[in-house]
Amino acid sequence: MIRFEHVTRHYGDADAPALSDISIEFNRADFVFLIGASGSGKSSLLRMVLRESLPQQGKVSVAGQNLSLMLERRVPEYRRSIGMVFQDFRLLPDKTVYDNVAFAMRVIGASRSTIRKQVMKILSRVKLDHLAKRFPHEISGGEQQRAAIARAIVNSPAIILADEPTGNLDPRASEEVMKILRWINASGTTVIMATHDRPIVDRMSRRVVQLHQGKLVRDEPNGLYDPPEGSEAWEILSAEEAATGLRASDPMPQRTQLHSVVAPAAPAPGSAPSSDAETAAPTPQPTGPQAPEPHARAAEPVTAVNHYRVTWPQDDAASDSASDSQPGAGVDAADLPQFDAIPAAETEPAEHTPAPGPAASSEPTPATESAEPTTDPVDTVPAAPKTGSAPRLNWLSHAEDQSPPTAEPKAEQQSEVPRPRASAAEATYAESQRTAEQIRSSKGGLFRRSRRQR
Ligand SMILES: Nc1ncnc2c1ncn2[C@@H]1O[C@H](COP(=O)(O)OP(=O)(O)OP(=O)(O)O)[C@@H](O)[C@H]1O
Repeated sequence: MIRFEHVTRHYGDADAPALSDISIEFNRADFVFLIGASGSGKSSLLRMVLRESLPQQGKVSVAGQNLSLMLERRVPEYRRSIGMVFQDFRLLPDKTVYDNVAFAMRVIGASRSTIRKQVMKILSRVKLDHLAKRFPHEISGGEQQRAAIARAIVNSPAIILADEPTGNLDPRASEEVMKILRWINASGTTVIMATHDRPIVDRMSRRVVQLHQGKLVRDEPNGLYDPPEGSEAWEILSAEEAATGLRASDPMPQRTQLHSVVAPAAPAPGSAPSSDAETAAPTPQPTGPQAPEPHARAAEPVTAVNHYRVTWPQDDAASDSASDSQPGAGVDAADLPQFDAIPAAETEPAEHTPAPGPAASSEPTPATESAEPTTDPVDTVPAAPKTGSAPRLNWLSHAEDQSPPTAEPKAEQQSEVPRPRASAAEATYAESQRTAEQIRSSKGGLFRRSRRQR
């Protein structure tokens, strides 16, 4: 679904590239931890998926669409299929929790009743419904991050990019956040999370991608934060942590299975058992009833590779179905967010006036085609059409970039039922639903089908 092919990116006149010859793939329903020292390129990689930054060499494609060739007017629609979560939450301070989440739906023109229903449903899922009328400064950091995640997921994105979402949280709040991200992932959403949080990575036992000075040095399914001892990636991490004064190596929790990162055909992410049980204790515990069976980490050395590329099945549909078995593992189905998006039948003629939630707010007007996305000047890439010196993308002030949409197959089918006199906002919403679904299905190109459908 997301493919990096020999991607290199320099910023300005820096000698060292932020990303250097990165080749990697992420599939539907992957849960990926991006780790590496500060400055290793984690955020740069996320920004490329978001198409906030473009490669100077190589190619980044999502659902078959080369992001460098994506038309600028398609970018907002594309970005609405991605939910962003940041370390510093980035909630709108003058809006209530409800309005922060509702905002993401208003900008795509959802109807008032749909917004109310969906926002309260999502707030309830993240256990914030009782705080819907509070402002960000009236709730805790953990609650703010849950509100930020609610905003990111309210339109059911195909991809969640989380940049150190637990960086400002205590372990308990972090655990709550991770629980929500697991729920989202269990619904089929790809989650890529940059983090320095060793206990969380170790507890989750998901795919771990390690960067070092812009290079990919490890890609390990069901990995721990620490690479296998003795591997080149382990040497790198140890040296980095020694240099920064952080611990070089803590006692590692044991686990049952080791996947070599240099295997020519790594298993699809869904094919490996996950020890990420929702039943795990609320705080990280390397041992205990939930811990995997003691098993020494395999002694085989793992080679650090820059050109390494995971050999996932070429057919995304096949890998999708393979990975479908994993996401729900250990998750109580009753607790899963029901990302049924907004049934088309419920979609009312879009509001062009602000929709008051529990607390009134001033609202932006729905996104329009004229509100082009912006690209950081530093990221202007010659090959990209129409990139320029526009101001830096601001997720909070730029309505066009604010929200990711999505659709479950059911919603997509419904949206194909002809309905008379669909408003522009409805059409925008339906289009963005299709985009998310196309990213999920990942075959036939990102916008090909939507063009035919129009
Ligand atoms: N806009 C920019 N302009 C110039 N250099 C940049 C820019 N953004 C990132 N860099 C540089 O690119 C390299 C990779 O930065 P990046 O933010 O991707 O690292 P990171 O792994 O996310 O770090 P951290 O863990 O501290 O967030 C660093 O050397 C950084 O200084």
